[in-house]
Amino acid sequence: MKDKLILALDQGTTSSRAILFNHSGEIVKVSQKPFEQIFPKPGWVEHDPNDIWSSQISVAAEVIAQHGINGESIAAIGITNQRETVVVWDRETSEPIHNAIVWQDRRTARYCDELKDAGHTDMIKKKTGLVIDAYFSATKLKWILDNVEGAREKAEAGKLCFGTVDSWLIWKLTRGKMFITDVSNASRTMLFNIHTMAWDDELLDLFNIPKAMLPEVKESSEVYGTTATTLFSTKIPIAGIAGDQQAALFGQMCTKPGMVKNTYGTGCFLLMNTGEEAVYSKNNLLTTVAWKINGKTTYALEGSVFVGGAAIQWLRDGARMVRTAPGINHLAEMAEDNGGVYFVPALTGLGAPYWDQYARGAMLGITRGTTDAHIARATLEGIAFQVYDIVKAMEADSGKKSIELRVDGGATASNLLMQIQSDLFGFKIIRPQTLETTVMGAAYLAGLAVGYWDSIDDIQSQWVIEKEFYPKAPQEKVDNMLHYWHKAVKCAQNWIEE
Ligand SMILES: Nc1ncnc2c1ncn2[C@@H]1O[C@H](COP(=O)(O)OP(=O)(O)O)[C@@H](O)[C@H]1O
Ligand SMILES: O=P(O)(O)OC[C@H](O)CO
Repeated sequence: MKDKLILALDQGTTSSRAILFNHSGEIVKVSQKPFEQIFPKPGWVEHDPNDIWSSQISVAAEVIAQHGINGESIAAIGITNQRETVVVWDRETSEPIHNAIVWQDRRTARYCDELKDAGHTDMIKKKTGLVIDAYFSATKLKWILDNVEGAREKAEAGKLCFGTVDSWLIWKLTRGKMFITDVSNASRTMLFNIHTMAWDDELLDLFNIPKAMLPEVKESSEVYGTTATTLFSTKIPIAGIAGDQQAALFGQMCTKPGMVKNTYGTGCFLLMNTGEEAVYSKNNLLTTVAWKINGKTTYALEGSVFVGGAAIQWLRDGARMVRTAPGINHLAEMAEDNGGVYFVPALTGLGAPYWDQYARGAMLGITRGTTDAHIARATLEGIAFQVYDIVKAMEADSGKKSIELRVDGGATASNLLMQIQSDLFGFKIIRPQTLETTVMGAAYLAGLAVGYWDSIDDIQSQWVIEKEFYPKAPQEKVDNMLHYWHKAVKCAQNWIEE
């Protein structure tokens, strides 16, 4: 078994990836495919679920073929995914009844206000650990049931399935045999009680969601079943599932209470392992399920930033100031500092700790002397400032000063971003050798379930530091930047009045 490989699938917001890992936790082969982002209206973000599936299955097939192996060489499959995104499909035909509504989508913001006005905030927070925001699945699912003709009747008759992306992929991988999710994904729906660890009837009533359309909730590391024979010409065990941020926490080996990681992907997500205790934040962070393994639930505190690397993508695709994402670094390095420019990348509102659904992007401090280099630098800083605000909220909650941060995700490839981040914090940033910790977490969860790895201790040593970044900027300069950043955030807040 140990000479086999683990196949981990990472269905991210902007691309689908498949990676083969060996027993030493090394990446053997990677295949990645971006897919279309659909923006039907300002503030709306959708994906075609068939695109999600076809990109994911094609990279899985490709990575196996390119490595010159077949399904027999795969010990297990682990799945990790963009969270909260809602897919609803027909149980009989497996056809989606609407595009997937993506976690970044803001269409249900007004309904969320109504929920707050009706006094549901405390009940929802207590049961789910979440704040009321369009980010989570429940209001998006309700929107589909309310807006797709005939959907509610079909859902009530048990003819529709709702799933986060993990459920959708597993449904397709098993040709409709398995309709499941795991606790980490379920905890992001706003329909799941993180204390009873079950779908919650009061929440289902509130959002008017028929129970018949919900998947069975499983642990994060167990053999759930196997892939359909037709896909890889053999049955491969599916043995690990986790939402991508929880998977990254696991992949970073933040397996003990108090350990923290931050992922810089499309968004930025900072998670602290809080062990068996569901800790509640007084500073607008989320309480969430990290994973459940062998009957033991581990919780986390989370700060979610909606636009992280996506700000760089906007600079590339929207503003067309750079041709590639890595190109931002070269451009930003041409400026010594931000030249007084501050960019609040609230392109889809602000997440933690502000939770402002009506904030929008703001660029301030522009003068005749402002160049594209200043804007590039302000973009990197805008990502780092948002993460700074979350670390401060977490410190206020825990009463402890942070001393280091483990990082991962595509945008950590930017040394400049990492240096800016360390300067703002005043402490060290640790970048591990494998930046693919999300997908590594999924591989570990699957490998542990099938006995490919014996225990967490068995894999602990596979986490290796690649580079550390230490603060260099004078405190006075940092304080001044933070002052202007917070002034800029105020301008971006509560912008939309529709
Ligand atoms: N060299 C780089 N410098 C800065 N940002 C980068 C670089 N390479 C990729 N990125 C950013 O990383 C993000 C992709 O990270 P990834 O972890 O793959 O995201 P996701 O899983 O959300 O799709 C993109 O938003 C992109 O802008
Ligand atoms: O696709 P990512 O890596 O940006 O992650 C998205 C998150 O899961 C949203 O909560």
